[in-house]
Amino acid sequence: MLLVLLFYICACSADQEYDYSSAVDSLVELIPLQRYYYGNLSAFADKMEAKLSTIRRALSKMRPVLESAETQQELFVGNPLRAYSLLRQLHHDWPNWLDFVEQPIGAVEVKHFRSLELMLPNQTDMANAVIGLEQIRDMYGQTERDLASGLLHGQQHNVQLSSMDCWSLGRYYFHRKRYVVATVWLGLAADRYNVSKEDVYAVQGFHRVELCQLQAASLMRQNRNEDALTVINAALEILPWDMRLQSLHSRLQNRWLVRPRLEFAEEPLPPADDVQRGCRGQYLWKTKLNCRYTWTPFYERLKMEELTLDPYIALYHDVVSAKEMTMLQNYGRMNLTQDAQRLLAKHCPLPEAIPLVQSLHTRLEHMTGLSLNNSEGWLITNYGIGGFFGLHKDYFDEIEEALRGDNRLVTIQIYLSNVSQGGYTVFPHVEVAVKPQAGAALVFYNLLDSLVGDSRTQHHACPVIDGDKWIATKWLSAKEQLVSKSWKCQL
Ligand SMILES: O=C(O)CCC(=O)C(=O)O
Ligand SMILES: [Fe+2]
Repeated sequence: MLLVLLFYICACSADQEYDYSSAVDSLVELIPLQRYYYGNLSAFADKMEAKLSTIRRALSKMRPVLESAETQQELFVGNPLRAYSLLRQLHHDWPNWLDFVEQPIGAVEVKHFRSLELMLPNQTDMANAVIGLEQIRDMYGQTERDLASGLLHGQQHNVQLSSMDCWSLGRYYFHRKRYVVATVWLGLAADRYNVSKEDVYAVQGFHRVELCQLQAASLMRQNRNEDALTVINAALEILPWDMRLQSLHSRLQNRWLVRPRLEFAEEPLPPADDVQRGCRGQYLWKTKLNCRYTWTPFYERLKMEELTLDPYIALYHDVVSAKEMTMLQNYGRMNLTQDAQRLLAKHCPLPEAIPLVQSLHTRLEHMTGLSLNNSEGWLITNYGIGGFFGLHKDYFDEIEEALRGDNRLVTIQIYLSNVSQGGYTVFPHVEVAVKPQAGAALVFYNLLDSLVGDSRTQHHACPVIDGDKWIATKWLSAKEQLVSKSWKCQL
């Protein structure tokens, strides 16, 4: 098992930059790493246990002999057999035991741990994960306490952040001088602190005294000296002799004399803006629009939902089959790279020559009545923790259009997966929110009749709360439609 994993790991080049947080597809790679970490640590523990059990068995044999020797010393060594055995043990066994205890335990496991260090998530992964959590917190109006207790946008998830997770978030914000949020996370770390786990915490460099010190420091930076003193007093009750706490206590008392307490009140959450309302599913239902079936040569029956008529936004259901979605995702899996525009997403272009793409083109041309020729290639995207795409337009403004000699008349965005929670595509100016539905194609017109960009089509991809969001996107050429006029009935 270990060999297989080592092979898998060595197959990746040593200087490769790992980037896990920005796509669920990359986060999956952490699971074999965690499995290896577990296996290696337990192999180490087995060896330690085996060594311990050898020592304990030897000790249990030695103890009764030593006890009888202690009580009747002359009588004991007066017996030649006992005397011989005693001589032998001290002459021969002692140095052998010394060798045995000096032998390092689990040298192989230690080597394995080291060999994987290059593959571990780095600071950027941690920072991106924090950005993802912040996106979820702000977009869905959560508090840090909600996140810590697994309550995400009204849904209780079967997961909690541990004291160490909260401590790590608290330290992250403290070092970035964001003391208000640091204080909240450190407070949560203190609430979740479990004394019975202190030995494990210590391995991770997590100590109660340091937690209290950081909590106090973070409060002091906000001039909340009285609260800092309360934290330190509580800590001193548990650890009265700790010098660091004592010195902080006296510093705080002096500081308290010179700086009066500022009133502190937690800021209420700001009211939701238009994007946030969309992501939270709070737009009003549009009563005049409907869902209808259309017929095309390719589909017997195609379910089409109009989302707004002006600008025109429609959702076609079941355009791509489950098998095709898997094929497209698998292609993406092998080729995803970091997305320059989206921090928490990876993407890759899809070659037009693939038969599946050709068949998709015919289908979409029948479906939309538009030509897919001469348009930009397909792009497959996979989002990561809290993966989102800020408010943007798909069309080019005047200067960009002049440079490119074309514009993007229509966007076709196919959802290649369902998303358990979050990840809507929202158009805040026209209050349209689209929940990702595997196989459905979102089609919207980016340009006005004058062929100028329609700013009402600006859209935002909401942070994914839970699940794996995959999409395939294509932008159709405006020039091509004018030339081919394919949407006109050719009578
Ligand atoms: O992920 C989404 O829902 C929207 C993506 C998008 O707007 C884009 O790729 O241009
Ligand atoms: Fe877009």
